[in-house]
Amino acid sequence: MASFATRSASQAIRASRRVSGIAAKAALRPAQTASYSLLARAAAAKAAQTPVVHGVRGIKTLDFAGVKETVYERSDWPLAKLQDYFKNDTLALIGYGSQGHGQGLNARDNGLNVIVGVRENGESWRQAIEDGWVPGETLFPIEEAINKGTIIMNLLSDAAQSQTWPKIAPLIVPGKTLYFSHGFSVVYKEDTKVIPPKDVDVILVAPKGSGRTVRTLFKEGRGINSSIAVWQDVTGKAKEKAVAIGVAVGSGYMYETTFEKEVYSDLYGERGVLMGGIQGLFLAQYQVLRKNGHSPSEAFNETVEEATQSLYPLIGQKGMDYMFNACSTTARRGALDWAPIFEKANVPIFEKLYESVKNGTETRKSLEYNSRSTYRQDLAKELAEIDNQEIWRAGKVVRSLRPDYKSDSE
Ligand SMILES: NC(=O)C1=CN([C@@H]2O[C@H](COP(=O)(O)OP(=O)(O)OC[C@H]3O[C@@H](n4cnc5c(N)ncnc54)[C@H](OP(=O)(O)O)[C@@H]3O)[C@@H](O)[C@H]2O)C=CC1
Ligand SMILES: CC[C@](O)(C(C)=O)C(=O)O
Ligand SMILES: [Mg+2]
Ligand SMILES: [Mg+2]
Repeated sequence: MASFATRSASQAIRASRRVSGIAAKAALRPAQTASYSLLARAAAAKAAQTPVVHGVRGIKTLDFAGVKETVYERSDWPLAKLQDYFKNDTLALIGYGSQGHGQGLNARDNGLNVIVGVRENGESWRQAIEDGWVPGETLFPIEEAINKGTIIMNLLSDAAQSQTWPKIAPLIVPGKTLYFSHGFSVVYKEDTKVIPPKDVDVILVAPKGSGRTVRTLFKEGRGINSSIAVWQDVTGKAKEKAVAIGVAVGSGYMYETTFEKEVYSDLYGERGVLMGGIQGLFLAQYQVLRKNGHSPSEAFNETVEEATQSLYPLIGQKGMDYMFNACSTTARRGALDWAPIFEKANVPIFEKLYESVKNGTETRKSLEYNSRSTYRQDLAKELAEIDNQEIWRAGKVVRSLRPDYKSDSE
């Protein structure tokens, strides 16, 4: 079966041929109506922005809006090849949070030799047993799992990676590979003190999504997008290994990055549009609606429900212009006028945020906060405060009115 990128690339090539035909015809017939040539110009401009495949199967260089990047796909790693590649390896997943769960179960379902290492009798230990990991067989205390593993996948919380490093470091001996899903620990080494031994490969696969989605997409036969990076290549095979593990844990395609770029973009994105920014923007819009006398139901529908249930999925499917085109001309006119105003107002905030990530302020806050013994309860308390905001209380009622709502789904 043709892979997603191959299919979309050939569609892009077909579209670009179709468009060149339209553009050529338009050039030959200057007397055509203005609207026809406008259409042709728009189509030609769109084709110029569409990715085109160069290179051979296995490694693909795609043109992302004018910048060429190499990508790696799952379709180049059939299961038999993957299993053969790792036949002498034991993947030791250290930590069983959201990523440990998703990556571990996917690699196990892919037929690889996977074990889990977590604190004995903690919350993760309990969760791992629930997911079918067996104490003494596939579930071990952290140090024991590291000793048994060849690929040590450090999926403890970022703060815990730093706290546990003095105990873990001596166990990362030659022949093992050290793996992360974030650049955090090694990039901010002045703060975390995580300095990998010089004689092992150090690699990264960072799924661009929650560990829960890493699992659900895999089960649906789809795949999460991930980035890969190499910090240290002792064997000359580090990148290949990163790609193979990326496939093993459920990635659909992977793009290349560095540890620095991964951690900067990740900390920035989650504080920005992915989480912090969107909560702030939703809340701001909701508050002004409420101040102007709109009901909670109306304010929530106009802010969150319509966004998540109707418009954002359209952006996900076919891009922003597709979503705009699916809305009224009235909406299109207004949104086109206001988008640059929001952009201008937000750029300084994003500049400030990027700087706060780059200079380590965000890292130090995170380490300080998440190293406290009460970090779980403290986070839970703040999240309960969000849950208790009027907007999200109204949201519960709105969701309960969805025809497909099931009472146990909240
Ligand atoms: N969450 C996500 O979807 C994503 C996460 N990542 C990265 O993946 C890595 C793992 O993140 P995530 O899965 O969210 O895990 P969490 O941040 O939720 O960490 C959970 C794990 O850390 C363990 N842990 C916490 N404190 C300690 C400690 N002091 N000693 C020993 N173990 C401890 C917990 O064990 P216990 O239950 O025993 O406390 C648990 O197994 C991080 O580097 C993160 O940045 C990357 C992409 C997305
Ligand atoms: C957006 C949050 C995230 O970076 C992620 C799911 O990718 C995280 O750290 O959990
Ligand atoms: Mg993150
Ligand atoms: Mg992320």
